[in-house]
Amino acid sequence: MSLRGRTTLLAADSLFQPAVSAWYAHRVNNSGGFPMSATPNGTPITMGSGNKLNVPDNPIVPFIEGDGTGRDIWRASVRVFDAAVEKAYGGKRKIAWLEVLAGEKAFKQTNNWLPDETVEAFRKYLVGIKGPLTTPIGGGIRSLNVALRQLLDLYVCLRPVRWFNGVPSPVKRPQDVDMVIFRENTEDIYAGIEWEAKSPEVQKVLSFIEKEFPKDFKKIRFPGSAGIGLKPVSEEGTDRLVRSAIKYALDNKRKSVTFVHKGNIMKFTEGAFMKWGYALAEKEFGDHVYTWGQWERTKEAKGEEAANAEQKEQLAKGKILIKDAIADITLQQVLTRAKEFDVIATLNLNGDYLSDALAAQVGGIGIAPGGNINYVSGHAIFEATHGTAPKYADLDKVNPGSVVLSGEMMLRHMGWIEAADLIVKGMDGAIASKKVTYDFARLMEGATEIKCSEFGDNLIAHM
Ligand SMILES: NC(=O)C1=CN([C@@H]2O[C@H](COP(=O)(O)OP(=O)(O)OC[C@H]3O[C@@H](n4cnc5c(N)ncnc54)[C@H](OP(=O)(O)O)[C@@H]3O)[C@@H](O)[C@H]2O)C=CC1
Ligand SMILES: O=C(O)CCC(=O)C(=O)O
Ligand SMILES: [Mg+2]
Repeated sequence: MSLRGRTTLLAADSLFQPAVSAWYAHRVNNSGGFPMSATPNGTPITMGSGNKLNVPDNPIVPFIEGDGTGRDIWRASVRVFDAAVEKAYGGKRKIAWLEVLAGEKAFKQTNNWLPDETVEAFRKYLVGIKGPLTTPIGGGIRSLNVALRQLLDLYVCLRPVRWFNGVPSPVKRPQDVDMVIFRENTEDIYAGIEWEAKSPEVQKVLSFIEKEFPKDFKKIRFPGSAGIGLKPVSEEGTDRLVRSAIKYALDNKRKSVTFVHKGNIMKFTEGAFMKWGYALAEKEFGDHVYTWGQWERTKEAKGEEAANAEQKEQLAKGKILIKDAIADITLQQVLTRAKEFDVIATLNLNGDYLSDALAAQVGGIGIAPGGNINYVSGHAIFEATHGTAPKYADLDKVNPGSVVLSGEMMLRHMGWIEAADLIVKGMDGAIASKKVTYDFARLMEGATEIKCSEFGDNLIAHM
């Protein structure tokens, strides 16, 4: 497989600060390594008609073990996945795992943080799973996690947040938390377009703003020492995210979709996200939804009482309520009025903050799964919400629950519902047994702390 070409350039451009990108390009163009294990016996998953996956009985599924705690977690999780599939299908179905490299392991073996082979494997085999990867702060490589999402155009970051009976929680009614976050995954300030303070690049950008937009330039308080970042938010990007969220709400008989935004301050990015979201909901799902936009129009024409009556009547018909909330108050209300939130559609950074905050309510980041999905191309990479938690690396200590449940989402996405259900059953049983990892044990009365690997065993025993 060639290491040159479009993907390489994209990866190099998006991952690295200018200072190291030349070095990176040199490395890539001169590397002859094969940062992938031999392809196992299996068959690729393909995209069928109507955006439905064709999943063979022995699909090749690429995985990245991950940095830090990723190693321990992957070892425990893969045994859970194999046991669930074996138990559900009695040997008729089996995943052919293909290890692909990224992060520290890739760099050690190939001098390349994200080899093209890895991206190509996810491209070819469509559905994969990954552990967390480290991103340095304030310099160095750009996020490999974000790069994978961008390179494969995985525009939805899907993060369901639900409570498992018995999991310790800091809130009084964790059972009220049943939310599904649709986080836009390819735009916003996460696009990684920013220039370092005092660099030649930032000076070019500042000169341009000064010349073309002198009024706006005056709003930059300290131009001499300001770093500058761009926040692209488009109508197309909003539409495909909102479409996925509403479709999910309809398919799963949810009650509402809330657009979470900071549109009062960032009017043409976050505010536009809200406006485009309402427009798409009414245009594409008009018969199935009732929007706060409609409520506003009825209120203007006929008064508030009439608008309330209309909303009540439309929701009684089973329509989904499409509403919005400003991001800061949302962070309070998901705690104080959890029942009012169901499916949430939001931009990249808001979704990042919200998913960690919500995870806390249902037992923490150790049990918060996710998937990065392109519903049109079929590409998907499932991954935990948490990071590499480096202080616990190789201690066989942390909760593998987030990756295990990300695998559960992956199996469900593949249509292997029986295996996915067994994982949920195993998780329920393992928690009820009160033999849990440190994060649960420290908050659970009468619990016994067990290792990451032992929690995997416990889960299998309860399937
Ligand atoms: N998608 C990805 O690959 C992501 C990568 N990252 C990267 O990970 C690195 C570390 O990030 P950091 O901000 O420390 O966040 P982490 O999520 O890695 O860890 C923060 C804290 O969360 C708790 N935690 C994390 N994982 C688990 C687990 N499996 N079981 C139980 N508790 C857990 C621990 O809490 P306690 O101390 O209370 O025990 C830990 O100290 C950074 O480089 C960051 O960029 C971050 C997020 C996502
Ligand atoms: O890529 C990273 O290092 C962090 C990403 C992150 O926090 C997330 O996607 O939730
Ligand atoms: Mg995050």
